[in-house]
Amino acid sequence: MEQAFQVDLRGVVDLLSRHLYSSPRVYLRELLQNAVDAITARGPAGAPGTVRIETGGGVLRVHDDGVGLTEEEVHRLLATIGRSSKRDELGFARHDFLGQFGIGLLSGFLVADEIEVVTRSARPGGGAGGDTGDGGGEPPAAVRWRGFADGRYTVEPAERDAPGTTVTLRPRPGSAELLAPEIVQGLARSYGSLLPIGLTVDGVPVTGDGPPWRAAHPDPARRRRALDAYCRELYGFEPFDVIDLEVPEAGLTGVAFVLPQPVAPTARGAHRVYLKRMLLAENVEGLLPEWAFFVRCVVDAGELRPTASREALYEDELLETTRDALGERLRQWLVRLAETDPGRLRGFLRLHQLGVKAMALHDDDMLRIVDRWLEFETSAGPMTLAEFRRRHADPRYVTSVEEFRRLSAVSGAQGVGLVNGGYVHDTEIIERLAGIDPGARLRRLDPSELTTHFGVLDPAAELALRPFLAAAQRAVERLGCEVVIRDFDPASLPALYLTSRSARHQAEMAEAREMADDLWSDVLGALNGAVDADRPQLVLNHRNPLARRVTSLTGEGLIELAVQGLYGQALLFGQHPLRPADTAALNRSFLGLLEWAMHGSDGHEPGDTK
Ligand SMILES: Nc1ncnc2c1ncn2[C@@H]1O[C@H](COP(=O)(O)OP(=O)(O)OP(=O)(O)O)[C@@H](O)[C@H]1O
Repeated sequence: MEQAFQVDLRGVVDLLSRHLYSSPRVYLRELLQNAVDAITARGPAGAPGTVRIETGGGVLRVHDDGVGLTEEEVHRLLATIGRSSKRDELGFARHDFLGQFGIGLLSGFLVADEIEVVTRSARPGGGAGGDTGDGGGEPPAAVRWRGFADGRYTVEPAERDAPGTTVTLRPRPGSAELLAPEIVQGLARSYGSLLPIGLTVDGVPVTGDGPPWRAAHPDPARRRRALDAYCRELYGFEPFDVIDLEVPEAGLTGVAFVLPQPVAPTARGAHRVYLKRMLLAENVEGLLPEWAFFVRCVVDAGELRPTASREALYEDELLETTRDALGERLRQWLVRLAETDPGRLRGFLRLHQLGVKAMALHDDDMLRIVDRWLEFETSAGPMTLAEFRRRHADPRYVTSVEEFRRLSAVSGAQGVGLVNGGYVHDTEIIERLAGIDPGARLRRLDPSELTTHFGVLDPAAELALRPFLAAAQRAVERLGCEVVIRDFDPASLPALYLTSRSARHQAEMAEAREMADDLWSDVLGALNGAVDADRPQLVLNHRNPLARRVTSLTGEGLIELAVQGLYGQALLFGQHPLRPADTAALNRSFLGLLEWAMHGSDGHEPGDTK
């Protein structure tokens, strides 16, 4: 035996209010939307197309001069949950309508226990599908439908002359304020101010000239001023620029306002979206590609679909193509700006460079813009990469800010141009450059190669320093580094600690081996053998007075203390991590020198020739 489902309306309403809609305020949106759809269904030949909302007397009434319903339709459409006249025979949402799910009217139960609909069909023959239009015969009689939150409904004859519908809500105790005049005014304005119909609340017009970006203006400057004012009113900022948006497949038009202040790239871009001129929501996500965080948009789309809650866009293929098209539009705007107004482009980049860099990771045009216009930190000061390549024959980059700080002065002084690739995206951008232009290749700096640019001492000086060098080497032997003496700028730097990349790798391996268990320790040990055994270097600068003074010491003990002091200083200056052995050496050096100063033979070292 076949049975029909029974529906407990209270359960459904509870579901809607708790899980579908974010707020009971949506009741007004749903009523407004039904009224607009009814006007659309009646067509332009019908009445003027007006919706009047009335508050007062403790009730809310929404009057429309739309298509209305016959008694049969009332039973079929109003009293059947999930049934909608706005779908075609195959169940697809009909293009012209805002509604489609057949549940919107139920949202009235979020604020009222009873919904009353008095309606008279505009179609003489009746039938929502029977497109007989107005005129030609008497319209069917008016009916009153009353639906109750407990699931009952009644239908009876009613008095009404003109075709159309009036929906009445009597707030349930506790919901009265949601139906108060000022709230209703605000909601109607927010949802409906761009609608292409005449909408009034208590006689006050809500709709005006439609979307501001489509309004006619005598010239572009005045249009821009009007849109700036619109942006201030909506978002409270003066836009850096206004970009017109259009995606015909999605029936989309609108504007993107470029933010005048930087925003975190992680901030979710939220946009004001209208569907068929009715507000979907003020903070719709997913309309633009993620990188486009530097704009706030207002758009109206005829073809994009809402989710059932009607507070977000339904993620489908059309939304995806729309997102791509909007991204492309923003990209073109930037490329054009670069071509026509470099000064403004620079201003834009100063604000939103993180977003632009993120774009450059995937987009060659953006990469070229970054190369040409965005300043990077370099050993010759802030400069674009293109400019930097012009000035330096074989420029290098490093991948961390610390490394840059450590090496830029030394490297720059040797004529080896260095770019800081340590900030977000910078290394990837630098490495991607060669992909679009082989001439734009930058090599990664291996710090150990810097010594090849340092000046060597003349053979006589070198020979004279041999005993010192041997003692100095003994002083840092246990710390695992090699001492060399070179002549380099900046002269203010007494000593430089340089680790080649392989030396750094080796140090990390050694540390890992100490921490690892036996098996791993063996594996790591075997790997380690495969790596070049070049050690970090402590390069003493012969141009520096302190270093020079130290190289002139002769006593083994004093040399040890002084060289370990220079070693510690070089580590600290280069912001290298200090191992316990390094800290110990530094302390020992201080203490030893102190001892020497207090108790050493009259402040002179035996054999000190100076
Ligand atoms: N003001 C109105 N004038 C004429 N018909 C209406 C009116 N309000 C509702 N209806 C009819 O009742 C049906 C159900 O309305 P309801 O709001 O529940 O769903 P819907 O608008 O079809 O879809 P959605 O759930 O997406 O809003 C509509 O399809 C429409 O045929």
